[in-house]
Amino acid sequence: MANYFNTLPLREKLNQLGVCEFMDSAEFSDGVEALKGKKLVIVGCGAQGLNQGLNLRDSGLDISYALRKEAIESKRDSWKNATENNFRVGTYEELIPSADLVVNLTPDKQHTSVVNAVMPLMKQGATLLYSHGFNIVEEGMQVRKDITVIMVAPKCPGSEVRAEYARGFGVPTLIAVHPENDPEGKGLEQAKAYCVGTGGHRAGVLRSSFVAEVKSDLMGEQTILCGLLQTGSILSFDKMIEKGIEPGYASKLVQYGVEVITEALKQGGITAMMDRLSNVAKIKAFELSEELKTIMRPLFQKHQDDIMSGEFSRTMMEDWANGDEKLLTWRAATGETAFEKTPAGDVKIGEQEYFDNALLMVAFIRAGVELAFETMVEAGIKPESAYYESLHETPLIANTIARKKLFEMNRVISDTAEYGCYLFDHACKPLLADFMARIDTDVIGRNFNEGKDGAVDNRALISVNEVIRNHQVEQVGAELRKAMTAMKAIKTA
Ligand SMILES: NC(=O)C1=CN([C@@H]2O[C@H](COP(=O)(O)OP(=O)(O)OC[C@H]3O[C@@H](n4cnc5c(N)ncnc54)[C@H](OP(=O)(O)O)[C@@H]3O)[C@@H](O)[C@H]2O)C=CC1
Ligand SMILES: CC[C@](O)(C(C)=O)C(=O)O
Ligand SMILES: [Mg+2]
Ligand SMILES: [Mg+2]
Repeated sequence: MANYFNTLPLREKLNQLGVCEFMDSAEFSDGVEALKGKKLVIVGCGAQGLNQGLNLRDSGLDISYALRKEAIESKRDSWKNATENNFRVGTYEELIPSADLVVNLTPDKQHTSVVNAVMPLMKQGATLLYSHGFNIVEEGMQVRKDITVIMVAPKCPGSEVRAEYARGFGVPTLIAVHPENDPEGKGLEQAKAYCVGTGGHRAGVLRSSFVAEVKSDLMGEQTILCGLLQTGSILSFDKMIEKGIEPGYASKLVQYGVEVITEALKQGGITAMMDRLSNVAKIKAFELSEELKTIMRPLFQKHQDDIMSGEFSRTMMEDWANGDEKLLTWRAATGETAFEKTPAGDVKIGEQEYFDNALLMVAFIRAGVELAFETMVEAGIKPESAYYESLHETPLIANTIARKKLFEMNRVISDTAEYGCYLFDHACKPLLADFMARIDTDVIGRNFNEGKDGAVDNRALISVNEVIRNHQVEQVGAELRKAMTAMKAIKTA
């Protein structure tokens, strides 16, 4: 199998990368009709599998789980997830032949073997669904020509797919039909219905392509969503400890700070997040984030270049072949960091204090969101897709950190995202060494406003506000958020 994207002529590469159409809510007026009464069989019951299945069942669809024989026999977590939630569970042989829609929600590195195992069992004219296009785009999986291949990719961790649905909202979702596999022309209607079943249509749906989803998803997860949240959290915590801030306070400020700060981002973009700061603090956070953008831009560009060329997937697949050696080493190291091992203290931190005492984290988040967005758009990814993949998803990942720190984030995200996150983190920390050497507790750990009279130069403030508000991520975000009328505020720590 060859990298599908790399086999395409340039014209077709650009064509597929540019597929991005915001779908009007009227396009979902048929609800789940196209899948009503059909048998949906989900392969795998992990982060996405369980949570998508719960939403789909609550939306009135017929869901069961096909698991590996050994998972059933040894009652593994996947079996427990499914049976404790009263789903029907069976082997591939028992469930796949009668499935109208087979949903592949196993880890990306297993996709080739899973698809090769289920494909011969699938009935003529059935549909195969993915939530990430890696197998099709980066590995060039060839699917039987009578099978329809679609993608419904929630831009969010599985846990939040469920949590947002339970709040009466949903998560932005990319849907696509693989151009090589739509023999009956039914792919789009089925993808739309599935998306309604997961609640995605309430938050915003882009009609995308497998290619556009993969090249944007990998970039978001490696940089702002996971990589930079990991790097920024660890560096912020370590700096506070180095400077004598009480460890329990430092731990809590970072663990819950990412959630509180990014909640403002989700509701009103970078503007709302920066507006939570006093004028004097906003100017300082702006200066820090500009400096961070200059330092980190080449790294963001390298990640995007390697994703586009296939170099990233080639090297990650080498690690798969090597028993996940790098992934497992990095995973173990994250479990041992001082941040991970220091419990959040029993101290009260007021909502505003998370902003005033953590300017550095605000700066990391502005820099990371804008850089990820800018780099994706420069590479040909459409702004709407880049917005979902940078700004909107950051708070949803932050929710996982608030639950149980970075270990939880890395547990909940896909193995593919986890690998990219560590790759970024290991390259980014050395780049930021000089910058961090100049950082003190006025911007992380203590209230930046303390001892200042709040005076600012009006012209400086006006120009900072203009730069923030006129960024393309703000303009696109303001439009996309108009469709998010059902968005609910999250009660933060
Ligand atoms: N994690 C996330 O939040 C997101 C994931 N995605 C995509 O969703 C898909 C699923 O990812 P995710 O939910 O993280 O996966 P998980 O790692 O959570 O899923 C593991 C599930 O797959 C099963 N599984 C593992 N290995 C195999 C195998 N060789 N054969 C059959 N089943 C296997 C496991 O069952 P058992 O080992 O017990 O047999 C378990 O049920 C991926 O394509 C990912 O990119 C998209 C958006 C976000
Ligand atoms: C951010 C990582 C992700 O792409 C996701 C949760 O959307 C993943 O692969 O887990
Ligand atoms: Mg994603
Ligand atoms: Mg991903």
